[in-house]
Amino acid sequence: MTSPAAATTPPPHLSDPDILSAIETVRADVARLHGELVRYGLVVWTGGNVSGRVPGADLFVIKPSGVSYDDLTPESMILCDLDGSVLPGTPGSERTPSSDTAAHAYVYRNMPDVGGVVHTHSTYAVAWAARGEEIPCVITGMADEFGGPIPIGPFAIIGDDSIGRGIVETLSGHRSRAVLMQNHGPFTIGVDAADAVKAAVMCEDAARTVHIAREAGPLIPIPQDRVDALFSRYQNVYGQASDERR
Ligand SMILES: O=C(CO)[C@@H](O)[C@@H](O)COP(=O)(O)O
Repeated sequence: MTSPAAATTPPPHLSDPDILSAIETVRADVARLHGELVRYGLVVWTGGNVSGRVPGADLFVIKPSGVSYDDLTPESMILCDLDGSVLPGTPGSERTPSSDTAAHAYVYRNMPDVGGVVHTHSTYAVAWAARGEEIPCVITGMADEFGGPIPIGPFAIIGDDSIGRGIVETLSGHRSRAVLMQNHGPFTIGVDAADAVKAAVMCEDAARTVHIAREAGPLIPIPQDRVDALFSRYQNVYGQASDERR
């Protein structure tokens, strides 16, 4: 029989007003960012997901599995710990979290600087993944955003840590914020959920452009020192000093 005190005492972080405020902010951001996947044509039906780490807590927010993007609200997002377990009694916890929750959780546990994770089935990126072929860095936009090629990750079946392990093993120490999991599709990471969504948008743009270029003729590689210079400028000069990525 649970004592009344134990039944009503929330986990320590859920009694901290700063953490509660951070949770609400991440819920709103993650709910809104799923609309960006639709806006940029990265998903069909419900075939993609966004999550965001809660700053200052071992928690993250992710969408419910198989729910239309039209129906996603901050309250319908699901709050999980870094093992991927849903926090009971929190808004949205009555639903099942995304199929990829274990993968997102594995990334958050093993890549502490990552604040957001995105998975899509965007067409051109999945086509490269179906061939198990990395996207070569032959356009300056890729050098800017990814600092080189977009790598291929191992074939992994959904449902355990294998996808998350493949993402971490491929992206740890790699400039790219996107990985094409073989035969499946792109997973991207970022300093926050918005940054991971941007990486997913730019990954699909690169996949499409390089695919079309290669159909028309041989690709011209960019010299590595030029890739390095472009990446450094884009990461440290482009945009505004207040940008989150700086
Ligand atoms: O790729 C898969 C399933 O194989 C999932 O990522 C995709 O369908 C999205 O699933 P969720 O709606 O996030 O559970």
